[in-house]
Amino acid sequence: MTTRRSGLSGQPMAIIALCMLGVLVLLAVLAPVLWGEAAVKANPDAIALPPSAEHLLGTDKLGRDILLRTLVASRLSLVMAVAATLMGLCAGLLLGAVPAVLGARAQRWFAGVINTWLAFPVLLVAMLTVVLLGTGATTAVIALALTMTPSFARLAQTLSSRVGGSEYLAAARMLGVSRRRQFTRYVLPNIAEPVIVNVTSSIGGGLLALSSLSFLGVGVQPPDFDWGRLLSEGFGQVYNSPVAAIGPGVAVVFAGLAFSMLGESLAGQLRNRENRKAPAPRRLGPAPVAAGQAETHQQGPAPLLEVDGLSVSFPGPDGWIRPVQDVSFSIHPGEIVGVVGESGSGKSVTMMSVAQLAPAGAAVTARRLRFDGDDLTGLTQAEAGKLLGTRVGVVFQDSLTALNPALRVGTQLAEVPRVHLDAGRKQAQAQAVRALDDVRIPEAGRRAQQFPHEFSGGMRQRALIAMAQIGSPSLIIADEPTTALDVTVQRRVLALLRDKCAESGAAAIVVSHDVAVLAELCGRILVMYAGRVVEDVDIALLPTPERLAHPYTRALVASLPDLDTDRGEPLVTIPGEPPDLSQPIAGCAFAARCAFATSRCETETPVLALHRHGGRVACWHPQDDTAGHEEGGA
Ligand SMILES: Nc1ncnc2c1ncn2[C@@H]1O[C@H](COP(=O)(O)OP(=O)(O)OP(=O)(O)O)[C@@H](O)[C@H]1O
Repeated sequence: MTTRRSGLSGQPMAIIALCMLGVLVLLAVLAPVLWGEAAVKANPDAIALPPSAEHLLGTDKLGRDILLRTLVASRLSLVMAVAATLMGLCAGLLLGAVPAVLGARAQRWFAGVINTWLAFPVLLVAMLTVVLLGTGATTAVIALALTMTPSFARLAQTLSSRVGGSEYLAAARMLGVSRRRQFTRYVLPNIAEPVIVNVTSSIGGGLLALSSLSFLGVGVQPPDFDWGRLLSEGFGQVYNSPVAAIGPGVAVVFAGLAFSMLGESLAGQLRNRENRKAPAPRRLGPAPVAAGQAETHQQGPAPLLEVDGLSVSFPGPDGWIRPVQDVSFSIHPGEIVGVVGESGSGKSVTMMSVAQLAPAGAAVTARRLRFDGDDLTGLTQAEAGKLLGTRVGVVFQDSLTALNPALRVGTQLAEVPRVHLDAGRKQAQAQAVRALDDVRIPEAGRRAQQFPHEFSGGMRQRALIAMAQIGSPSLIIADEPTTALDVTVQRRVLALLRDKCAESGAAAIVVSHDVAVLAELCGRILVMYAGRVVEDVDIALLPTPERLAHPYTRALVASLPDLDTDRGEPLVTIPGEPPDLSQPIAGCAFAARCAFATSRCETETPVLALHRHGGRVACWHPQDDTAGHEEGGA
């Protein structure tokens, strides 16, 4: 708000518009009080007089001063325009923005309503309203509101679809924030600015439309009068006193200009904002499901998280794109597991699907998905998300988009105790400050009152860890929690995550494309390639690459520079490109880039199987002990 005001104060057009609006508001407040009586009282001695020093715009057929009537009419004209715009805005927000928190089906349904409404010509809607409700000021306001509703709805729909797909709204859903709060605290504040710009310009347009309705005789009816009504009366005496129509005409143009100029100035402030669009959903056949049967679990303590045969598909132009296929793994209480792989290998989509935060449009299937004794298979994302509640905490990759820019950091953290622990406002706020203090944010009390943009990247990331921790989850999913940070801050954030897990006994899954990051943090890593887990291996084996089994894991580790790397030599890279996931892949997806591939690799997909190094490998030719694996493995 402050930024906008200081920005506007530097724009001459905005200053002029604000002055003009100030004059209009003063007139609307004072004119009816000062001249209300004179403007309506007939004066038989001054009928239809031309302009004079006493009556600057002359008088009407009943001897009333036209200038005074024009000034007094400013209240009704402005109130009607503002009322109609606000009614249209409220209806538009209900239709366009509320569905953002209701889910994909509601969004589609409401989009249909808006499209149909937009297809009706504005004039037809206005006339229909007048026919149904009769003429009058109220009818004119309702008619105008009805014509404004679909355009507000379309604007709100476009803007809120961005917020609907944001990580901070996903995080709020995850925390169980009610839909009403999601709407009022997450959607509305983030679409407010462009909506306000539109509302401002619409009031100007509304004034013109209402004046036209009154001018045509279907708006304000005598003895009431607005500028349109006065314009119509002025036209009646245009041959005797042409000035009679000029006063109200100038008033309409003056007010319309003031609102339009203000709207234009506000729009100028927002013009550089990024404008992304959500892709349109498509209809396809059923999503692909991983074949096979659920693995019965091995002996030992029960895992906290059990994932078997997880597949995620997205609708693409030529059918389903399958970025995650038949992924199986389990995590035990207190364990920290890393997930590594090249960009696009499906790490984030896999883990977000486990957290029930798969992107909109994703079809998620699994043979088994169990968390802490609860079976999530077959539940909808909303049902499973509810079941997980605060038991899973998520640290998102981009701390700037994962935090609501319109809310203070402390308020966002306080949502969890407020929603899940029924804590009062003060108690929740105190808990939020403690959580920030816990992740070593200095002056936590003061910082809790700040907005995300006032935090440094490292502090925001720590605030996200505090947010993921505040509900005491038994599993934390961290999606590239340190990618955007420099090496020193990165180390501190990772150490913090490790300490927090050790303190609380929580397990963690940490997604990264950097094996070195994971080596510092995890006990085990899952290596992903083209949407599949190709190796599940103890981190202790990383320093001895000859004990790693999958050629891809070896290549990944070999591509890591260390202190012994010859700086004169180019860094080792993995030749070739990952496959196109929108096309079916026959055999091993890594075969085209693998030096050990045989004809079998090109036709048969290797199965992830227990391996002699204590982990699991999906490869027909594991490199640590080829013969041993080929006999007993897959
Ligand atoms: N909403 C979506 N719609 C369609 N495809 C998607 C969507 N989200 C992700 N994908 C696709 O899924 C694949 C895997 O994406 P994912 O983000 O999981 O990769 P990643 O391994 O985490 O990569 P990075 O390290 O770059 O984050 C990518 O090819 C991506 O294009």
